[in-house]
Amino acid sequence: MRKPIIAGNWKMYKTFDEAVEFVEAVQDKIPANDKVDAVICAPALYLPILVQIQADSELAIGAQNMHFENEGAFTGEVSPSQLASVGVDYVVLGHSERREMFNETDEAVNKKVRAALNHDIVPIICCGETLEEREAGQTTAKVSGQIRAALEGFTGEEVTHMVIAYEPIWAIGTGKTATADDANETCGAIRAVVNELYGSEVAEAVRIQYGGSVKPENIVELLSKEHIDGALVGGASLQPESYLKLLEAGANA
Ligand SMILES: O=C[C@H](O)COP(=O)(O)O
Repeated sequence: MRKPIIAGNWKMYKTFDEAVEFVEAVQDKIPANDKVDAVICAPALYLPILVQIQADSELAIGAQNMHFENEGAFTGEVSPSQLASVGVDYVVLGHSERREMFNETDEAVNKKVRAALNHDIVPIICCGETLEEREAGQTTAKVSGQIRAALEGFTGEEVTHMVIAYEPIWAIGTGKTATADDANETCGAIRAVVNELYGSEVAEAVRIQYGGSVKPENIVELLSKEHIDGALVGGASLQPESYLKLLEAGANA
């Protein structure tokens, strides 16, 4: 039984005061972390203060991106060692918005995964297909290729410390969710890739989230599926009430 992981990805939303208010509102209500891993991936600017505020709670704080180098002349970037130095536990890597709008390549994602593990930051590695790719029957080929590229050069033991997030691009922020069976099928295809590369023990251990218009109303069914071990949630992670409902579903899955 894999422990569910529910990660909120706030994207570029919330002012500083709103971010602090959110964490103060949820921090005493997070289910025990032997039941569910609760993560909020916040804008980089707020990470140090959010890490400090939630220090005594079960909530973990994550970043939404990072560079793969530890330091250098990379104006505007945040490095893995900088994230580690403020106590960040997770980082979202290869989100489709970064791949599409900021030219993030499979090669860069692979380097970022290595950098995250070097700093004991858990990478949440995103993959997913466009609507055109889905309609052309290329979903499995697309996500398998992204995952093979992201995992290149890692050992099975290292892979067990990673989280994979399957997010069909056409379901992100659109209100359209993949059916639970379709999402499960693709998460199963990702697990099959891990099985082929590393064997059944690693494939059974690695956690695979679904993301794309996940809400309190649909998360229970998604989490009931064999290969879905959690959710990467945008819009529904912005309000404390709805985020806490998602965590409750995770704790009871
Ligand atoms: O990282 C989160 C995903 O992009 C999903 O966003 P959404 O829940 O707003 O569809």
